[in-house]
Order: sequence, then C-alpha cells, then structure tokens
Amino acid sequence: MTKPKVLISDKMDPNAARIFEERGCEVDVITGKTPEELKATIGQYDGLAIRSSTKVTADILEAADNLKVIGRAGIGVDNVDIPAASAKGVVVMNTPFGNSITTAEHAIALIMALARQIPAANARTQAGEWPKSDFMGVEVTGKVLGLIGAGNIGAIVASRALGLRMKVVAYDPFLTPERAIELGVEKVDLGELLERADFITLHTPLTDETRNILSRERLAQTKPGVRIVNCARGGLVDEAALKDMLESGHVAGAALDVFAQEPAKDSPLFGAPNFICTPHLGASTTEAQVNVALQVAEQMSDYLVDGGVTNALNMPSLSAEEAPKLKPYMALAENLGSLVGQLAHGDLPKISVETEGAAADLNQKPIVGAVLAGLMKRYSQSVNMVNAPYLAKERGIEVREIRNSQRGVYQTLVRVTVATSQGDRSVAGTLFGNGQPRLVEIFGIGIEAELAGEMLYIVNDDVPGFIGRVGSLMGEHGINIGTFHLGRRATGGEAVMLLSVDQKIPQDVIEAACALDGVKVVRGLSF
Ligand SMILES: NC(=O)C1=CN([C@@H]2O[C@H](COP(=O)(O)OP(=O)(O)OC[C@H]3O[C@@H](n4cnc5c(N)ncnc54)[C@H](O)[C@@H]3O)[C@@H](O)[C@H]2O)C=CC1
Ligand SMILES: O=C(O)C(=O)COP(=O)(O)O
Repeated sequence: MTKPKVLISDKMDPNAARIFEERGCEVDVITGKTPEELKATIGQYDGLAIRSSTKVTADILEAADNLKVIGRAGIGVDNVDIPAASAKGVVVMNTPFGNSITTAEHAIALIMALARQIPAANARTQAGEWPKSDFMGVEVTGKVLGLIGAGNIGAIVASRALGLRMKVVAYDPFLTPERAIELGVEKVDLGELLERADFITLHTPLTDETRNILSRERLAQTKPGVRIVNCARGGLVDEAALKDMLESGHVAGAALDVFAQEPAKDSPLFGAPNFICTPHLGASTTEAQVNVALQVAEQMSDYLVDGGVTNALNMPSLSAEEAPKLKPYMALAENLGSLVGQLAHGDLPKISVETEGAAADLNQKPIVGAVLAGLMKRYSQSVNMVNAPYLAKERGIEVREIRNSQRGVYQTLVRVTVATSQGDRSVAGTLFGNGQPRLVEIFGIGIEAELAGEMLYIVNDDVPGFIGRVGSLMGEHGINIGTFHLGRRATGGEAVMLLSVDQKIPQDVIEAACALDGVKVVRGLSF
C-alpha cells in the first residue's frame, strides 16, 4: 500500500513531522508557499497540516484531488473554507484544547500590561528617560472583567482573573446558569457587560454573529476608562472606532493580539495612545506548540492510516478503537446504499437505516454516513462519508436512524429502506464471522450474495429453464460468470437473480436479457 502523503505548510513543532513518519505517512514540511504555489502542489497530498497562516480557500480545494484531511494545529478554523472542504469530501479537524491555557495566559498578560502600561514604560526606560511620574497604573483587584465568550479559553481566563480577585461578568448566549455558577462568574447580557466592565476580554470565534461584536455603537456604550483585550480573532472589534476612542480617552487602553487583516503591517491603530499589540502570539508557547503538533499529527494519522476521526468539524467522531470494528459495517452499509441507489427509479425523498442485534450497539453515525455515501454515488462519483450527508441534505433527503438491539434471524443486521413511488423498498445485509459483508435480503426476498465488482440483477417469474437461458445468454456474449445467487418470494412467484461477472455488462446484453421470457427487471450493477 502506498504511504499517505502529508504537507505541513505552516511553522509547526518538529514533533508533528516525527509522528507522521512514525505512523507510516510520508511528510513534506514546506512553509511560506503562496496560494498559487499551494494550489499547484496540493493535488499530490492526502493530508494538509496548518496553523493560521495557510488560507485553505475553495480555489485551493478545487485542486486538492487527493486530499482527505486538513488538520489545524490550533483552534480557529476561520482560515479554512469548511463548506468547500465538506463538499469536496475532506475532513477538517482541529485541536480544541492544546493551546487554550497558553492563550488564556496571554490574555491575562495583556490585561496586566494594560493596567501598568508595561510596554511603553519599558521602551522609555530603556531609552534612558526614567519616566517614573508618567506611568500611573490601576489595580485589577476588585475590578470588573467582562468576558465575551465563556468557552474553553474564556473559562480559563475567568479562573485566573478570579485568582487575581477580579469580579467576572460573562456574556455568552450558550452559557448555562449552572455552568456560570461552576465558573464563579455572573451571567449578564451584552448591554450590562458593556456598562459594568472595567476590562473587557473577547473569547469567541469569528462568525457572522460575532463579527464586529464590539462595533462603534457598542464601544460607545462601554464605561469610560474601559480597557479592552482581544486575543481571539481580528474582526470582533471595529478597529477604526477603537482608534477614535483611544484618542478621545473614552477607552483607556487596548491590547490586540489579532487583527482584521493579518499580517498587520500598517494598522491605523499603530501609534494610538495606550495601544499595545502582539503579532498573533496567543498560542505561541513551547508547551502549547508541542501539544497541538502532537495532537494534530496523531489525529490526522489516525484518519489516514486507520480511519479514526477525532475533533472533526464536519463529520461525527469515530475513535481509532471503534474504527476497525466499524470498518466492515461501513463497507456493508456503503454497498447496501449503493444497491438501493442503483436499483431505485427517480428521487428518493426518504431513507431509513435500521440496525439490528450487534450492529445496534455501535456508533450509528458512520454506518448512516456510509449508507448515504453509497446511495449518493448515483449523483456523484466523488462522494464519500464526509460530503454524503451534505449532498443528501442539499437534495432534501430525509434520513432516519432506527436501532433495534433485539437479535432477529441474524446476529447482526443493517437494513436500508427507501420510500419509492411504489412504496417502501428495503435491502438488508449481515456480516459473516470473518467480517465479510453479505446481502441477505432484497425487496423482501431472501438471497445470499457478496456485493462486489460487476453484477447483473434480474427479477423474473420463477419458471423452469430460466436460469439456463441466462447462462447461455452470458456465454453467447463471452461473459464469464463468477458467482450465481438466487432467491424467490414463493414457488412459481417472483424470483431474483444476482450474478457476479468478470466485466461490465454491455447495454446490448442487458437488452437481450430484458427480451427473455418471464423477465421483469434487468440491471447492470457496479460495486
Ligand atoms: N490568539 C491566538 O493565538 C488564539 C486565538 N484563539 C481563538 O480564541 C477563540 C476562542 O477559543 P475557545 O475558547 O477555544 O473556543 P470555544 O468554542 O471553546 O468558546 C467560544 C465561546 O464563544 C461563545 N460564543 C459564540 N457565539 C457567541 C456570541 N455571539 N456572543 C458571545 N459568545 C459567543 C460560545 O458559546 C463559546 O462558549 C477562538 O476564536 C480561537 O480561534 C484560540 C487559540 C489561540
Ligand atoms: O489556535 C488558534 O485559533 C490560533 O489563533 C493560534 O494561531 P497560530 O497557530 O499561532 O497561528
């Protein structure tokens, strides 16, 4: 098997490359590529490991024909076009905790730096001025810290600020009253936070809702003398308004680690009074960089080598322990989805995936995802488990999951039912002891077949001599039959036949089979 190939395109701790190699991946470390250079080379890679510098746009993804996973060694994924990655079938994963302590510490450092004007005092002291009387600071003890966003980093900032004896008020629509109590913060709305906070620190992702959350109007509602810290994302604060308010003195100080445009080389804020900044250093500690590098390389290798999915933003998780157990089920589920997709006429507005016996105890999401991937192959060849649920949603297909822990005839069973204009139609399959997937039922008729390669499907009247006629027809056209599977509803009733053959069945043979006496349906199938 060829080794998966990974590109590390941003500066990353060397542990990442080491882990990739140890886990059986080939790895290139090439940082500083232009978008054009990245687009020209991305086609050869199965994995792309990034931090915040690489912008993974729809344009780059268009050329990423072999890409299976993008791993963000860090938290924010606003530099990745996730909908475009999902449509392309590429998993996007991040490392949601590896740098959160470090970033929270940077926010606290900036709060303290603002309170005591450390950067300006340092610069002027080193310039030989000894400007002791120019720097009157403020204590943080007893001051109100307004936390906008109380997720992982916000919660750590709160705990450190409480240690500094600050009073913490938090605005986060998803913060429950119980969690607020647990964190020791007071949950408030944004208006109240703006009115009460002596310091404001932002810890939300950049989304349509949070963009410009500290707009000119909101900044005007803040308490005079407020100090503002942003270690989350540029674009959360109106930078022009912030500059005006620093100049008017309404805002007594601001510290930004992140900017709307990065790298920020000529921000209008540069030189504004009481303004300090760092070049997106929130996550830049040795500890955090080792954490995220190890974690991203482990997660990406799990996916590329074993199919395990952790911390993905566009598909359900699947642990590396679960992955081998689920692998044969996913093969079975994909084949069943593909079978109904190839046999059904017209649109399929509803699909249900039912698991019975041992299959019902497993993580259902990958099984359902694999059924959809098989089903959606009728619309697109580049479909996989990542993009199938999105494609199904786009087409308005309603998906139901049913678990039935009771064992039926089979120790384990997956059944796929689709609603068609002629009513519900279902197919079902099981796993043999060695993990081999087997079809065991097709539209209510028991049959036992392996779904693989090229196949011929025939529905016919159960009459003597029919099997021989099909065999002769194949022989006349030089088509070798590998396996022959039969089933029937009742003696003399409707019967099905599934043949595996050594080549794709030409259209004229399908037409000739249709012309045989007693034939109802003939289809060539590919798996
Ligand atoms: N400066 C740097 O180097 C770093 C920056 N970050 C950034 O920090 C930010 C926060 O990261 P985490 O705490 O790990 O994320 P998180 O997902 O754990 O927390 C984000 C919080 O924001 C809240 N939120 C979402 N929409 C909101 C809204 N409209 N108003 C108020 N709150 C809202 C969420 O409910 C959640 O609790 C991210 O943008 C991340 O990219 C993270 C690491 C390093
Ligand atoms: O993890 C994040 O969200 C960060 O912003 C850190 O960015 P970086 O990896 O230092 O470019």
